[in-house]
Amino acid sequence: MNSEFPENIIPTEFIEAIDSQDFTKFLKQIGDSPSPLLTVTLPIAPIDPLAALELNPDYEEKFYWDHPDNKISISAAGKVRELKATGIDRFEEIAQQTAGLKGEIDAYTAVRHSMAGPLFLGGYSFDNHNIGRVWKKFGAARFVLPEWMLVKSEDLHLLTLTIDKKNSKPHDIYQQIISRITEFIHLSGEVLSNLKSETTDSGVLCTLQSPDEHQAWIRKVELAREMIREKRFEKIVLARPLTVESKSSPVFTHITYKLREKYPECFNFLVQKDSDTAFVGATPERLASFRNNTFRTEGLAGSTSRGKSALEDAALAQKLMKSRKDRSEHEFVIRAINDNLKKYSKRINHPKKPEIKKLNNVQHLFTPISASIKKGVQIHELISEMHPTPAVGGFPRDEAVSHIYDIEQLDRGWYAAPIGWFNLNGWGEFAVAIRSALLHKNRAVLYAGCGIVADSDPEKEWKETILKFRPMLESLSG
Ligand SMILES: C=C(O[C@@H]1C=C(C(=O)O)C=C[C@H]1O)C(=O)O
Repeated sequence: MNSEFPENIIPTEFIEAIDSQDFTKFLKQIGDSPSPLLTVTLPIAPIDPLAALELNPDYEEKFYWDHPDNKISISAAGKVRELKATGIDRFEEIAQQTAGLKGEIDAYTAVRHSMAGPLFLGGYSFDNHNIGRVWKKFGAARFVLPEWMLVKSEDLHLLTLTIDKKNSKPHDIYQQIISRITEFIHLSGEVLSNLKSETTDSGVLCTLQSPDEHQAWIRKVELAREMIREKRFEKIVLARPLTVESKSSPVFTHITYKLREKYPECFNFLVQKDSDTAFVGATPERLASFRNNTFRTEGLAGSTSRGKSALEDAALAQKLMKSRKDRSEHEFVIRAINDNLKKYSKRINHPKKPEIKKLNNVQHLFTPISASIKKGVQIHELISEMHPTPAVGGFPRDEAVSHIYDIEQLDRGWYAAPIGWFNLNGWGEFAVAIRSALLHKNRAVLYAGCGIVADSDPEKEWKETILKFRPMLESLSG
């Protein structure tokens, strides 16, 4: 006898949405509209969006995003359209391409919710151009309108399907919608048959680092300090890569799962470009959240380790709070963000003193910032103004950033750059893609950096990068 508790075959959320008169009317009118694209958003039975991605392993393009503390997660796969741009105007170009697409999409949504409807998922590169070999596939700006997307926002679960009508007959489009919806109706029923997951152990990690890496870093930090003494700039952020190899290729979604479990206070992201290549990370740094003219960002700069006891941890936090060097590193970020937002907002709100943000591996000085933005502004405009903040670039921005490559000799690609999603209204959310790695088959390039000011100690900064590599190293190793 089957001892399992019986469940409804079709979740009630679906039945109501599919049976509604509005949806029937929308389907009947498919043939009347000249728009080449169609999106349908329906509520679905609860399923972890990351699990849904794992139940659909065959897609080349995949995207995952979450902020468990903010109770939001998004998974998506497939590509119906992509937006690409390069150069200094790439933010504006992406906004323009989106405006162009807006008129090409017929969107149906069964629920009124800010996360309902199509989203574009992707990111920008750190530099204006991104032509480096390893990062070439990602481009200088690239966003995908996926075939399907699951959004979990608090207790609401939404499915958005996008269909390219491609001159198909209305009946064929209708069939396509119904068969895709049916696939997702059965998705949560498939979860149980995956009780025993395949092993995620991709073998012991081996580090490919040249023996003079440490010395080279010390020299680079000393050079940066010299330039600061010469008053070329006041702060610069230097990063370094760490390449590791495992025996076999890891499953990208398993890495994301491990990051999410350990760093729920972070934005966990996965941008899989093809079955061999992905960019993953767990970043604590919000660049921009924008909805209804309300803008949220933050200053995150100034770091120390976590303690081995509660008392040591508190002492480290106090020392960080009192550190003149760390407070000045932080202050540059707050000053620049205030300056950058001035033309968009009359009121920029933030506490006078930073707080402490504690992560599993490090603690940071942190200042939450909010602003109400004047009408007609889109998220791309705001992030083009903000990126790179002195948390990942330097201060003054242009003077510092123009020296980063000369000193680092590193193709940053999408590291430390805006990553996230946006909708057709120009609302969205972007994080700064730090604590991240570019994965290709069994090789991973990890990135970590730190802010250098006049009195930075090169040895301490080296140790800070080691702490910052930890989330990615741990999630990659077995
Ligand atoms: C550049 C990184 O982190 C940034 C630099 C920090 C610092 O210098 O204290 C702190 C947080 C981030 O803004 C990184 O993690 O790679």
